[in-house]
Amino acid sequence: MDLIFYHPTFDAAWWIDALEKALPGAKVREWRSGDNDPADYALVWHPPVEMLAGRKLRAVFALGAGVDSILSQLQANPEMLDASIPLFRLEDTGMGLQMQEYAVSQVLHWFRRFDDYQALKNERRWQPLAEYAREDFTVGIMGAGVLGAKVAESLLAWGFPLRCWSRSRKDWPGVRSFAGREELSAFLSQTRVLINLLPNTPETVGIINGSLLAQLQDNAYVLNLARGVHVNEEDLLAALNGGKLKGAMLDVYSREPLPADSPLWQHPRVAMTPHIAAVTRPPEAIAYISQTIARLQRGEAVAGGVDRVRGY
Ligand SMILES: NC(=O)C1=CN([C@@H]2O[C@H](COP(=O)(O)OP(=O)(O)OC[C@H]3O[C@@H](n4cnc5c(N)ncnc54)[C@H](O)[C@@H]3O)[C@@H](O)[C@H]2O)C=CC1
Ligand SMILES: O=C(O)C(=O)CO
Repeated sequence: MDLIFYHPTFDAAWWIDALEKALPGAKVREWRSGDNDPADYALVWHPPVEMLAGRKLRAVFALGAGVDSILSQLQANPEMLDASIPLFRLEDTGMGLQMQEYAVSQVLHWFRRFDDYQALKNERRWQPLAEYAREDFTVGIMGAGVLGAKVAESLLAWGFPLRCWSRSRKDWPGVRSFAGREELSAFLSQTRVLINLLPNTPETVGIINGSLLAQLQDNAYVLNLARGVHVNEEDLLAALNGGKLKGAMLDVYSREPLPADSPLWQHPRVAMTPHIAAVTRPPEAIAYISQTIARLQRGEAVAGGVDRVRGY
């Protein structure tokens, strides 16, 4: 069994060694331009079209959770991957815990008014502020998938009122579920902290715009953990400057790296990280990929592949 590996930044030698240990008998090689030798499986992140085009693979594994970049490449180059070849992505594999850490720490930061205390500190002012009440701090999670579920679970443990919005209704204890465009306004109307964990699809691009932000509770907060293209950054800044939004924390941006002249850098109520909310954890990713390959090799059905038409 032959595997080809391509990642623009990962240490290929380390991955090849770990994969060969996890899949005894497998031969893993780093794919380089011009390599047209046969392979059974491909493990990729931002792969060149040439790597996959025309190959008879048993499956492709994306080395991350989001498959938007590979699907957009596929749309432009349909010959890149035959529709019969299953595409898998990383489902949690350690990213859920990272998203929990990020979301819990930021929601608590806003809830305990550490942003306000930081601003007071900058002015050398000693001033206790009124506490916020949990019942006024409903957290709304857009995108109730693998990562949204983990984030909901962790915030529930901290006692925040929780709601989620997704395509289909969820039956999660303690979480009010809203489904479909027709329930989006109702979802937003009681949301004080909006957490985005949607996939990037044609239906979700630009979804966090002025009209959506206007429907949130006053003094709302936005935490974008998914993709930059979900947020209209001009509208976000307008909502911050107009007083509708009290703060935003962004991990992802419409252009990455964020250009030096973006007004987001300087905004006092925007906190930022450089797309690190949840990174691929190699041991967990390799365990998932090797177990899935072993099942495919045994001819077992494997659920959870990417639906290319749906886009995630
Ligand atoms: N910032 C970072 O470091 C990372 C960001 N991500 C992003 O997080 C996203 C979510 O990951 P998972 O939870 O694993 O995805 P998932 O596929 O398990 O969940 C997606 C959820 O979004 C909902 N959804 C999709 N389209 C919708 C629509 N049009 N309207 C309403 N709901 C819709 C689905 O119903 C589902 O509940 C990834 O696609 C990726 O872009 C993932 C990992 C790291
Ligand atoms: O896995 C993903 O989709 C990521 O964004 C990793 O940073």
